Amino acid sequence: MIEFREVTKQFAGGPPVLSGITLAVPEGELVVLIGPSGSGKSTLMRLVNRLIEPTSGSVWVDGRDVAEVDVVELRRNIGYVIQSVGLFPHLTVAQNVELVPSITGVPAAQRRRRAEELLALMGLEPAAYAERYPRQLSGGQQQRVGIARALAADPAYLLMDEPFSALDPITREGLQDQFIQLKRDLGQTILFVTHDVEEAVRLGDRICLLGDGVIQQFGPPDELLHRPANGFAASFLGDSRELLRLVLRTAADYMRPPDPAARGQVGLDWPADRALSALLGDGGAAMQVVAPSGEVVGSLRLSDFARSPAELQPAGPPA
Ligand SMILES: Nc1ncnc2c1ncn2[C@@H]1O[C@H](COP(=O)(O)OP(=O)(O)OP(=O)(O)O)[C@@H](O)[C@H]1O
Repeated sequence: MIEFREVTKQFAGGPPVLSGITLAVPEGELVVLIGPSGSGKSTLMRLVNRLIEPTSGSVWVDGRDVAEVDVVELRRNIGYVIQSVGLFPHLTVAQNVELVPSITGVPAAQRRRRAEELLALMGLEPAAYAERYPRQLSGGQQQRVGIARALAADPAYLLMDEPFSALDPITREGLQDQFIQLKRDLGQTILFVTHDVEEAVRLGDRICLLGDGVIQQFGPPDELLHRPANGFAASFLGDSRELLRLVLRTAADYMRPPDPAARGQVGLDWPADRALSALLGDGGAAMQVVAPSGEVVGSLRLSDFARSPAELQPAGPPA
């Protein structure tokens, strides 16, 4: 668990950036920090691995006040991924991923095996990529290597500061999907900064909205979308709320019985926003909804997405 207790941060000469922040990131969950530019998201994150120190209050990781923990030991246990991955250009992909384990004395064969596992997990076939240099990779591939590198030390905690924001929308969405899967498999406790509400809703078990130095709202994505706590939350999420609700639902939530006239197919378990985009791409005609077994189980038309959220069951909070 990562815990902020009454944390205040003021940089010399400036007004407080954060005022009395109390927040817990539960074990194994991904909490997203969102908020306007300058609201202190990165500042709050950097307090965890002591890139900066709080003016008052304390930060606790794994039941220990980080101020009492040796910085090197602390950072070994906390992976850190930032927007510009900062791979070492003169090291190969595998050497980049193995860097920390090689410093901490993990035997060569063992760390190579782990690096290859992680590259494969991130969708980079080791045989094709391990010996390449960063300049021989696309931006999205470099970002994957950056994530593999952060995971190579098997940290229990991950801090991710806008890790996907430099990528084009398609690469970003692919990486988000892969990351959701990875998170299920590895079970790290993750604090994630983004300025993109859609990304927050897609990835977050809970979302913490920062503004004016305080927490404006903290809760599961569905709660932020359905019940903004105040005017700040309502206006920050703005007009996109209706559309964002789709991200939390699947084609199954909107489908009607099978329609023999339907062309094209969408998956039963597709996020509803993706099903809608497939439908629009197909000219808006009715499409079949297909279960993983291949059986046609329903159909979808554009008008199905216009159903009021009140007619749908709210998506549940995280278990
Ligand atoms: N080292 C520093 N010295 C002085 N001021 C700082 C420092 N780091 C951050 N700030 C100020 O603190 C405020 C919050 O910055 P921070 O980077 O945490 O915001 P953010 O919410 O992550 O913003 P963005 O979405 O634009 O990245 C800003 O006004 C910034 O100028």
